[in-house]
Amino acid sequence: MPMTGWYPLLLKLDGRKCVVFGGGAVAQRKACGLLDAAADVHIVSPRVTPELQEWANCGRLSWHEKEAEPHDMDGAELLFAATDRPELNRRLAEAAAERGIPANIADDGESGDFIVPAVLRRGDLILTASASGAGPALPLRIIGELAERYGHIYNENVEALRTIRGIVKANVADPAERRVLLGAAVTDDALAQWRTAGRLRDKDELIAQLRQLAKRTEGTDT
Ligand SMILES: C[C@@]1(CC(=O)O)C2=NC(=C\c3[nH]c(c(CCC(=O)O)c3CC(=O)O)Cc3[nH]c(c(CC(=O)O)c3CCC(=O)O)/C=C3\N/C(=C\2)[C@@H](CCC(=O)O)[C@]3(C)CC(=O)O)/[C@H]1CCC(=O)O
Ligand SMILES: NC(=O)c1ccc[n+]([C@@H]2O[C@H](COP(=O)([O-])OP(=O)(O)OC[C@H]3O[C@@H](n4cnc5c(N)ncnc54)[C@H](O)[C@@H]3O)[C@@H](O)[C@H]2O)c1
Repeated sequence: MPMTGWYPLLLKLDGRKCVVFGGGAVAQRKACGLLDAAADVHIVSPRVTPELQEWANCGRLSWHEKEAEPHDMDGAELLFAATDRPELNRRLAEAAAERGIPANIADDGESGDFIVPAVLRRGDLILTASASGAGPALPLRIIGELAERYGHIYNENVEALRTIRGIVKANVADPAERRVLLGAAVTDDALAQWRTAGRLRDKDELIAQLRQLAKRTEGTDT
């Protein structure tokens, strides 16, 4: 039966304890995503990949060189059961449920509390794709296409948008007009125009140009 009803969200994990049981390729991938979110990552596994070993050596994460025990997850916000023993993963997820900790189960996504989508990060812009458990191949293809369409320049675009939005919010009182101006600000051409810091500093010029852009867009719509 296909999985349905997953709810997409972005979690704040910086400095929060996340426990990954297992130290293979899957545990490494989950740890990598957690480190991108600045989580406090704990790997519990008798053996780990060379990369995980390296990250432990340089203090990016903690490696507990031992077999999984339920108390390892005490104080954790999220749990990843990614050992190569399905029965152990299931028992760890049960122990997590008893503690109210959401669990991801590597060998049986459907039985877990959450699944992990394929991700593309461009600075603060986060694009994700998921097939709700049907597997990563299609989401990965789509993320590859998005990576080409939304190149590294988008790191700066999000920065520009953050600044523009701050200026518009502070200087335009009417919410309907704000929406129109911010809509005009996010075309590729407009973002390219605003990326230079000099322009963004001049609030009046920024608002005037956005009004002009919005009018032009309105003109092409009709
Ligand atoms: C996106 C990504 C995120 C990540 O893991 O961070 C992800 N899987 C990735 C890779 C990958 N996974 C698998 C292969 C081998 C090739 C293949 O089989 O296709 C590869 C490729 C590789 O390893 O290179 C096999 C596999 N995956 C799952 C099972 C068990 C099951 O089906 O329940 C099995 C069979 C295991 C077995 O045979 O024993 C389960 C899940 N995998 C998911 C996510 C979740 C929802 C996916 C969705 O949206 O539908 C879900 C449900 C749970 C979860 O893990 O959260 C990441 C790519 C990111 C990247 O590389 O950037
Ligand atoms: N969700 C996904 O994206 C995905 C992708 C591929 C495979 N899988 C599934 O995930 C499982 C793990 O895959 P992998 O490639 O990382 O496997 P792997 O064999 O490379 O790693 C398994 C890890 O589990 C550790 N382990 C074994 N017993 C343990 C214990 N008692 N306590 C703690 N750690 C223990 C091992 O030391 C090893 O580091 C596979 O069995 C497969 O079913 C999931």
